Amino acid sequence: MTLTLTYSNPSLKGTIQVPGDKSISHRAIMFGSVAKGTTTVEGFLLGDDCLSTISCFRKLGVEINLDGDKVTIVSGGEAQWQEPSEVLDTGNSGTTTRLMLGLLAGTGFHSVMAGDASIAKRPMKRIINPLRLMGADIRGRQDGQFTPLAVQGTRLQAIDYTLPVASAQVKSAILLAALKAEGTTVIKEPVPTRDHTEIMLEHFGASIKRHDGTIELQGGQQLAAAHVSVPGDISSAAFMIGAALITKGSEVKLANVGCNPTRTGILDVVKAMGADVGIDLREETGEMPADLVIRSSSLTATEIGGSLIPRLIDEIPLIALVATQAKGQTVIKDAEELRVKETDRIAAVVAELSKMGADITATEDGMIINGPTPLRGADMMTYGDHRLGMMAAVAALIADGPVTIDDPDCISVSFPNFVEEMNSLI
Ligand SMILES: O=C(O)C1=C[C@@H](OP(=O)(O)O)[C@@H](O)[C@H](O)C1
Ligand SMILES: C=C(OP(=O)(O)O)C(=O)O
Repeated sequence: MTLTLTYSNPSLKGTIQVPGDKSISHRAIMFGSVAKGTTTVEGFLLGDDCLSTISCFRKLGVEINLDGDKVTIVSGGEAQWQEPSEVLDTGNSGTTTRLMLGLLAGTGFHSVMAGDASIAKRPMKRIINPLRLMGADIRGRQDGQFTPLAVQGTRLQAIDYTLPVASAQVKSAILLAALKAEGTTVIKEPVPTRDHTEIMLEHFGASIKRHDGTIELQGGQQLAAAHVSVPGDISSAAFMIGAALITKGSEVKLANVGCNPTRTGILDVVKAMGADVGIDLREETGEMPADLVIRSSSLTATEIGGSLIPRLIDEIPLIALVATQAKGQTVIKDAEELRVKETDRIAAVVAELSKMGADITATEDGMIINGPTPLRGADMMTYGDHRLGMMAAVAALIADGPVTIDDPDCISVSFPNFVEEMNSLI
């Protein structure tokens, strides 16, 4: 079913509690399933991707109970997981598919993983290559490049590995496999990526060494069940930040948003563009939850590239939209990873914002946007990508004419009720 949004110059005012962080919610289920005992989670994201992770671990025999955004995981530990008799369905979730590979590689059983049509196109060799160096037995289409993937669990050896792509999913899959491997795994990360796995390893009692872009983890460590408090997702907050910035007379408070510095590229970028952003940290360590206050601002263009990219990779569709309202030329480069997300986000963002009248051009590794440009109503496609769906909904706030979104349901992958929450601020 399509959704048509029509607004006339709205101002956004009020407070939003954005849903739990998707990356941390996935990891809480995974770590709680590996650890022996009862893990409790609060603030869990009830988005489709994280529900896929729960369903996969239930198929391994882990008891997982949901009560609103609270989750209880009762596990006998990884050694008690059972061989799944069904395919593990990872839905639309790259994080579930890739991190679970690292966990399944070191079990004593066989398993098969598959997801939706988008997952079937996403590259898996980046995970399988290092896992094979550890001794993993994983097969898939095109020598393991694509799902469905069959994993025959086996004994693993530690590796010393330099990440060829700046990817937290690759790093995390290796770290999860390293827990079961013989020896000490060393990962070198040329560009820092989100470090939720490292933080959670320590939180569940593992000892991990981190220095100058190198991570060391000794195999054979047992995790202890823990309590995880999931902060709001800054990648979801980004759409509310963008909405407040580009509408006139807005002031929006976003409560308890995770501001781990490996994720706050969006704040750095909008501040560089002249945004009025207040950041009030609740905690100064770990995932660093903070309250944010965003006010409408007049924006100027900026350049985005290099080590900033992994710190805002999922926010680029929103940043492109915001840049259409900024004075001057915004250049986004070094973001070729966008081509292998839920869809080719460079092609999709450029095609969809162009329909609305934006001055935006695709480059091989990013895009160039000239602004400010008034946007007009259009029929927008999501390509089944939640971030494209939210970009279209935020664009509708300032469009001259109705915006129709072809598949609004895909937004529930990361932000169920996004449109309702945004409308509640008007
Ligand atoms: O580790 C994670 O939770 C994620 C890492 C990023 O992917 P890559 O590791 O492919 O960059 C990000 O785009 C994804 O939404 C979540
Ligand atoms: C790329 C994303 O997620 P995943 O890789 O888990 O599908 C995303 O949420 O934007």
